[in-house]
Order: sequence, then structure tokens, then C-alpha cells
Amino acid sequence: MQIRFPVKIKGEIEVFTGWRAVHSNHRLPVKGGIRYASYADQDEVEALAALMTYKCAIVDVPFGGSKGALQIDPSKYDRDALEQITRRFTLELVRKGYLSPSENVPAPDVGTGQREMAWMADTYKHLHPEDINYMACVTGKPVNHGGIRGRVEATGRGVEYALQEFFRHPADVGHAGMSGTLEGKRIIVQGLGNVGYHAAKFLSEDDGALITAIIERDGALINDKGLKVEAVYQYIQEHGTIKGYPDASFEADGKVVLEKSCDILIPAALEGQITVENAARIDTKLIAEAANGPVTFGADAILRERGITIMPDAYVNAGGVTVSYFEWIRNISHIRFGRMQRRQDEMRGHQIANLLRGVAILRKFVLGIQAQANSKT
Ligand SMILES: NC(=O)C1=CN([C@@H]2O[C@H](COP(=O)(O)OP(=O)(O)OC[C@H]3O[C@@H](n4cnc5c(N)ncnc54)[C@H](OP(=O)(O)O)[C@@H]3O)[C@@H](O)[C@H]2O)C=CC1
Ligand SMILES: O=C(O)CCC(=O)C(=O)O
Repeated sequence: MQIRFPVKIKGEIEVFTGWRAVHSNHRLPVKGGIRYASYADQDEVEALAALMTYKCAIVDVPFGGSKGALQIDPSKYDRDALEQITRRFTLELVRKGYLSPSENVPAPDVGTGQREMAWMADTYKHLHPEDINYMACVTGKPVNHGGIRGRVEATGRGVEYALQEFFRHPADVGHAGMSGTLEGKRIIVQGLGNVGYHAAKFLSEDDGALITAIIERDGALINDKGLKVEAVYQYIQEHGTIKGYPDASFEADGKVVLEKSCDILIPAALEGQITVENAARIDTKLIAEAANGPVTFGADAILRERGITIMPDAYVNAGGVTVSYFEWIRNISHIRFGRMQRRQDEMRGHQIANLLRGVAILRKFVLGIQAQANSKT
């Protein structure tokens, strides 16, 4: 479904185009992120909606597949304009039946995050004040707006878990031309956004892997001894670029760094980064598809022919939708997880107390019979 809507920004009317595609509603609600990107188009959204169907099936979360996008470069708008645009987009989605807790539940994706999800949930709530499940209309919300701890880092954490699992299978590791664990493995990450940042951070800090290069929109940082991911991330927050980061060499052409030698390549930015054009030059043993669709169909065949193992997106980046499921469940159950746990603990406490009481009664009963028997002899 395509939507076109006008928004008045600083006195000027701008018309925006967005999409929400549903691939399969064999299970409801359908689920999938909404991205803000200038390159977004309908074909991409439809393909990503199909991927969501398969992803949800693979990790067995009871959702159908959907995806959405708004054709916009969010870096060109200030906070107020983005809020206006997001609220208007949400209004259109709700009106057309493409956003609701029971039918279609968006989440963050490229260019969107907790803030946009909070605006969407709030807009839905104003349109449907009678819906007591309004909070479940989107996931990936801030924790103080019905979100769940861990959703922000969930996709990156899932990438780490998928790789940890891979390294638990020595035959597969050997087949990929490696041995041992993640410790000391040379990893290149493309995209230090939500997914790439958390994946790189956890893999280096928790698993001892070396992040030897980070490729961003404006070039790449290289350090064969391993980059400090948190320091690079903070540098970007402060300077808005990776250029000038002190503890690494800089390469202006990020695409070339995709071809640098490494053990594991993690594309975590955009679709179609590894194509028939560069597949023959990719110098890695394992590709973990953290982004959706980073390897094209043609490139996939070339890489496999060359013996490079590919861990597919529908499995590698499914941590996000998995935690989204817990957020949605929590929102529709109207009970805090802590409270559920407390009730369970209380119930268990009651059961143990009842059991002990039963044992005490039984003991009294047995002692009584024994006393009776003794008095008779
Ligand atoms: N967020 C989630 O929970 C999930 C995301 N995904 C997928 O993961 C991928 C990344 O999403 P997410 O991390 O959320 O998005 P973000 O917008 O948070 O991050 C994307 C990152 O890639 C960078 N980037 C943009 N263009 C390029 C380029 N040409 N070369 C290198 N880096 C570039 C961006 O830089 P800049 O900020 O300058 O644009 C940004 O740092 C997408 O494919 C998404 O669909 C999959 C499952 C769940
Ligand atoms: O968290 C979600 O519901 C969807 C995340 C997403 O868009 C994706 O996995 O590609």
C-alpha cells in the first residue's frame, strides 16, 4: 500500500511518499520495521515484508510478515519536523488499517528508533482512546513508554549469539576454514548504527574478537590490532563523522574495505552491498548477514562457489523481532514481568507452606497411631 501525504514544514508544504506491505497474514498481527531512507521504494518494502514472514517462522514467533518505509532523509529535518511527519504518516497508516495492536505492529529499522515508535504509539492512542491495548500497536518503544529493556540492543545481541552458536560446531567452523572460538577472530563490520554498533561492541568486549575495520557512510576506520568500538561510537556521536578518529587509519572509499582480508564480515547497514561486481574479491571465511539482504542473489552463488560460508539474515538478525514479541506480549497482558515473577514466587511459597503443613499433619497423625499402638501393648 502506497501513501502520499502533505506536511507543512516551516511554512512550506512538502509531500511525502511511504509504503506498508503485508506479505503474509497467516498469523496476526503482522510484524516488521518501518525505515526512513531516501532510497526506499515499494519493491524493497515488499521484499523485506516477505523476509519478515520467513524470519518470524524461523524463530517461531507468532507473527505474519510486514514492512514499511518512508522516503525521506531524516538527517535533513529537525526533531519537530520529524515528529510532525511521523505523526501524519501514522495517522495515514492507522486510517488504512495498517497499524494496530491486533493487525499490524511496526518496529524500528534503518533511520528510526525508540523516539519514532513513541510518537507512533501516542498518535494511535489519540485516535483510539478506547483501545486498552494501544501500547502494543508498535514495539521498540522507550522503556518508560511501554517498551522493554533489551530491545534496543536485541538485534546486535542476536548477531553475537548466532556467531557464538556457529563456533559451538567445530565441523562447521572447520568447513569455513577456521578453528577455535571467536577469540582473536578478525571481524569487519559495515554500518555502526543500531545493529552494527551493538554486534561489534558485544563481539569485541564479551567474546574477545578483533574489530579490524568499521565501514561507515563517510569512509572506513582500520586497525589490525582491533578498534575500540565504544570509543569509535562516542567519537561519531560527538563529531558526526568517523573522519579524524585518532586510533586508526582512515580509508575514504568504504566499499574497498569490504574486500579487506578478515575472518568474519558483518554487513550491518544496507541491502545489496555484496554483488556480482565485488563478490569475487571478498576476502573472508564467513559472512554474517546482520543487515537485511546485504548479499544479492548473484553474489550468493559466487561466494558459495568460492567456499565462503553465509549465515542468512532471517536467522542472524532475528533477535530484534524476538524481543519485540516479548514487548508486545507484555503490552497486551497488562502485567509487568516483575509482577508476574513475584506472583509465581508467591504461589510457589504458598505451595511449599501447604506442603509443610500437610507433612506436619501427617506426622501428628502417624505419631498418634504409634502412641495408640504403644498404649495397647
Ligand atoms: N533495528 C533493528 O532492530 C533491525 C534492523 N535490521 C536491519 O539491519 C540493518 C541496519 O539497521 P539499523 O542498524 O537499525 O539501522 P541504523 O539506521 O541504526 O544504522 C545503519 C548504519 O549504517 C550506516 N550507513 C548508511 N549508509 C552506509 C554506507 N553506504 N556504508 C556504510 N554504512 C552506511 C548508517 O550511517 P548514517 O547514520 O550516517 O546513515 C548507520 O550508521 C538494516 O538492513 C535493517 O533492516 C534487521 C533486524 C532488526
Ligand atoms: O522488531 C520487529 O518487529 C521487526 C524488526 C525488523 O524489522 C526486522 O527484523 O527486519
